[in-house]
Amino acid sequence: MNPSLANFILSKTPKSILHPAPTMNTAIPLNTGATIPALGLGTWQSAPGEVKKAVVHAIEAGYRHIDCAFCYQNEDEVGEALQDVISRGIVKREDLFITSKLWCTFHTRVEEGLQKSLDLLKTPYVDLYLMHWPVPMNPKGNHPLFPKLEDGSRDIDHSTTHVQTWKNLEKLIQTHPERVKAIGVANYSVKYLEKLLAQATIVPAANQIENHPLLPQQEVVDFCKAKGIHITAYSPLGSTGSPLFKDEAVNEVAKKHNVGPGTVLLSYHLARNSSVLAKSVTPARIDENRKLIVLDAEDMQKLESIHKNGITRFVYPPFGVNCGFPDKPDGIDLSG
Ligand SMILES: NC(=O)C1=CN([C@@H]2O[C@H](COP(=O)(O)OP(=O)(O)OC[C@H]3O[C@@H](n4cnc5c(N)ncnc54)[C@H](OP(=O)(O)O)[C@@H]3O)[C@@H](O)[C@H]2O)C=CC1
Ligand SMILES: O=C[C@H](O)[C@@H](O)[C@@H](O)[C@H](O)C(=O)O
Repeated sequence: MNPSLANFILSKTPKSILHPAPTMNTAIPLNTGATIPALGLGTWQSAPGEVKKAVVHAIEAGYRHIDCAFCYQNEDEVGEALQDVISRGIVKREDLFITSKLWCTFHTRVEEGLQKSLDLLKTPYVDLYLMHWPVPMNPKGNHPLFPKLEDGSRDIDHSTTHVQTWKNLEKLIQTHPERVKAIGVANYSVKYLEKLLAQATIVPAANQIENHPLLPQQEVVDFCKAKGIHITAYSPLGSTGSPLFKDEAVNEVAKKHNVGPGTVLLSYHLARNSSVLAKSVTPARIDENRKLIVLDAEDMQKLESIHKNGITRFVYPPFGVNCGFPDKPDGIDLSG
C-alpha cells in the first residue's frame, strides 16, 4: 500500500482500535510468563457472612482475579465461594487468578502458611503468593496473628530477616511448583527491594503496594518497572469509606468522561500498566467497579497534581518498623 495512504488510514483510525481499551480482565504479563488480570476483587475487611456472597457475585459478574490473605481471617468463606462457582460450572479454576499472602507470624513456616491458605481456599494452588509485609513476627507469641509484647508493641521476630523469608519462598516454589505458580512481595519500598534483590535468585513477580493519586509512590513504581516486577495497587479508592471519591480533581476528570469517580481511580492504574484491587461487598459497587476507561495525558497530569499538596497513606499498621517509605521514617530498620 502507498505509505501516505497507510498513514492517512492510520490517522483516521480511532485510538481505541489501535490500542484496545483495557477491560477488567486485560491480561498483564508477569515475569514468570503468566499474566494477571487488570482488576481484582479485594477481600480485606470483607466480613464473614458477606464475603462469600461478594466473591460469588464478582465471579458471576466477570471478575477473574481475587485478592486474599491468611490474616484477613475470611479465606474459608472465600473458599466456599470458589467451590460454589466452580461446582456450578460458572468458571474453571484455571480461569481464575487467586492471590494469597504469607502472614508475618509465618515467615519461618512458609510451607505451613501456604498450606493453611490452600486448605481454607479449597484450592490446590494459588497463582501468586506474596510476603504480606517485610516484617517477621514472633511465631510463638501471645497471639497467632498479632502477637504483642507486655508494653503493647508488636512482637517482632529479630531472629530472622525478610531476606531469609524470601529465600524460604524461593525454596517453596522450587519444591512445590504445583501449589504456588508465582511468588512476590507486598509493601516493599525501594530500600527493602534493593536488599532483597541483592540476595535473591528469583525476582519477585509482583509488589503489591498502596497506590492512588494521593500516594503515587513513583520511585517504587519506576524501580519495579526497571526490575521487571509487576505493581498491583491496593486501596485505590482510599480504603475504608472510599475517601478519594470526594477529591475535586478526580471528580473533574470523571465529569469530563461522564463516568463515576471510581472509574477514574481504577483506570489510573491501567494507564500505569499496574493491576488494581478494589474491595466491595456491595453487589452494585462490585458491578460498577468493572468499568474502566482510557485516561489521556491531560487526565493523568491532573491526577498526578493531586499529591503535590501532600501525600496521604491510608494503610500503615503499627509494627513499629521503618519499612523504608520516605513518608514513614519512624521505627526500627529491618531492611538488613
Ligand atoms: N497487601 C496489603 O497489605 C494490602 C492489600 N489490600 C488489598 O487491596 C484491596 C483493596 O483495598 P482496600 O483497602 O480494601 O480499599 P479500597 O480502596 O478498595 O476501598 C474499599 C472501600 O470502598 C468502598 N467502595 C468500593 N467500591 C465502591 C464504589 N463503587 N462506590 C463507593 N464506595 C465503594 C467499599 O465499601 P463496601 O465494601 O461497603 O461496598 C470500602 O469501604 C483489599 O481489600 C485487599 O485485598 C489492601 C490493603 C493492604
Ligand atoms: O492487607 C491489609 C493490611 O496489610 C492488613 O493486613 C494489615 O493492616 C493488618 O490488619 C495489620 O494490622 O497488620
